[in-house]
Parts: sequence; C-alpha cells; structure tokens
Amino acid sequence: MAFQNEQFVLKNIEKKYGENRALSSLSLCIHKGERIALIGPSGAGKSTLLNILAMIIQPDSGEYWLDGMTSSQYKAGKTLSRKLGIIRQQFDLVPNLPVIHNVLAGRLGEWGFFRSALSFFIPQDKNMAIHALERVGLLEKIYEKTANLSGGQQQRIALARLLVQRPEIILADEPVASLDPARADDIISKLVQLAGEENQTLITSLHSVELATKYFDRIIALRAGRIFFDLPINEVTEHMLTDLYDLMEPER
Ligand SMILES: Nc1ncnc2c1ncn2[C@@H]1O[C@H](COP(=O)(O)OP(=O)(O)OP(=O)(O)O)[C@@H](O)[C@H]1O
Repeated sequence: MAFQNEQFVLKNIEKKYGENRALSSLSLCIHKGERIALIGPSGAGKSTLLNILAMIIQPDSGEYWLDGMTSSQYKAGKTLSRKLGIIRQQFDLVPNLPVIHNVLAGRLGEWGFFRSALSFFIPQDKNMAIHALERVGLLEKIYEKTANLSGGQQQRIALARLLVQRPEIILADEPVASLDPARADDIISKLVQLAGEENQTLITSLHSVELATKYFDRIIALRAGRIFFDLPINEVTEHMLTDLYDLMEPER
C-alpha cells in the first residue's frame, strides 16, 4: 500500500462483540489536519471505531494503518501517547488533585518514571501548564481542587491537558455529552480552534448534529456499523441527516 498524506487508512474493518456486529466492511481514509465529526444513532459503532483508531481495541478482520504503520508495528506506550491524544465524556481527570497536576498529566508520556512520580508532589514544567490554562481561559483555577470545578470547566482542563500533550491527532469520544448546549458549543468551538492552530487531526464523535455541521469540515455518518455517508460539510443535506436518524431498524 502506498501512502501520501493519509494519516489513517482502514480497509474492510469488521468488529463483533459476541453475535453483535459493531462494525461491518468499514473502509475509510483520513488525511492529516482534517477535522471530522463522527455522527450516527446510538449503537451505530462510533465509540468502537474511535477505539480501533486509537488502537485500544483490535478489529476482528480488515487492515488498518496509522501513518503507514500497522498496530503491531507500534510499540505500546510512548510513541502512541505522543501521536494520539484522547478526550472523553468522563474527562478522565483525578478529582482530588489540583488543576495543575491534571493539566501536566499530559506530559506523562514524555517523562521518565521518576519525573512522573515526582510530578504528583511538585508540578514539573509549570510554565507549560500556565500557558495552556491561559489558552482555555482558566488560569485563575490553577491551584483549585479539580473536583470543585463545574463540568464545563473540567472539560476545559481536559483540553488544557491536551495542549501540553501536543499530540498529532486528537480523538474525542462524545466530549460534551454531559454539558448543557451553551457549554457544549463553547468546548467544541475551542477544541476545533485549538486543533486548527496546532494543525492537529481531529476526529470527534458527537450526538449533536448542530455542532457537527457548525464546526467541522467533514462528516462521517455511521449507521448500524456501516458508513451511511462520508462527505464534506457543504454536501451534507437535511434529508441525509433525517434518514440517518430514522427510527426504522436497519439491517446489520
Ligand atoms: N464491550 C462491548 N460488549 C458488547 N457489545 C458492545 C460493547 N461495546 C459496544 N458494543 C455494541 O456494539 C455496538 C456499537 O457500539 P458503540 O458503543 O460503538 O456505538 P456508539 O455509536 O458509540 O453508541 P453511543 O452513541 O450510544 O455511544 C452496539 O450495538 C453496542 O451495544
């Protein structure tokens, strides 16, 4: 297989959980710097696809390359943590630690064991955390206990952590599902803006079609484990979106 500017290439990916088929004959190609929203009804396979892209789970069959390498060519750990940043609905923050520690957790993939262990007591690379918190507008919370922050603020801390991690690719799984519409809009617009400034590839699963069509360049719609459409935003029609969420049970 010859690669040019493709970052992800998937060919005929299949994934089943027992008898339940989560993804069927899924093929797609994603280029560096693209900003993609992954949409589709509940159970369509969005999280499964993101977990395969992140190499957290293996497909049952099919081929998958990330920057021209297969998953078996990636040594678990450092290489992948430099390349991929993951952000989820649950934020994955440690609630009892001050904000600065959670932000700097984005550096753990870079640091050796002793520096990582020390960082739980004395924050390392403090300036980096200050800069990241300034960019997400939360510098005043730097020493606050993370659990005392609102959901929207905690999600911005997770964004600051991504800023210090500086991965080439951001995979976000429903990052705003637990936020109210105004906060969800704020986080997604920041996420897209920051990814654009760093020229990162961004792939985000979203339940909100409104946010998907407002901020992203390309929409990949999944339904029952298959690609329902995969189009640049200006080619997506209302009709396609209505069909995507139609309640008729599709064939797997
Ligand atoms: N660990 C698992 N064990 C068994 N079945 C699973 C597992 N994870 C996902 N599935 C099934 O695979 C299918 C796809 O699930 P997935 O979570 O990828 O969908 P989704 O589009 O992310 O859904 P949602 O929008 O509700 O999060 C669903 O039918 C789901 O029930």
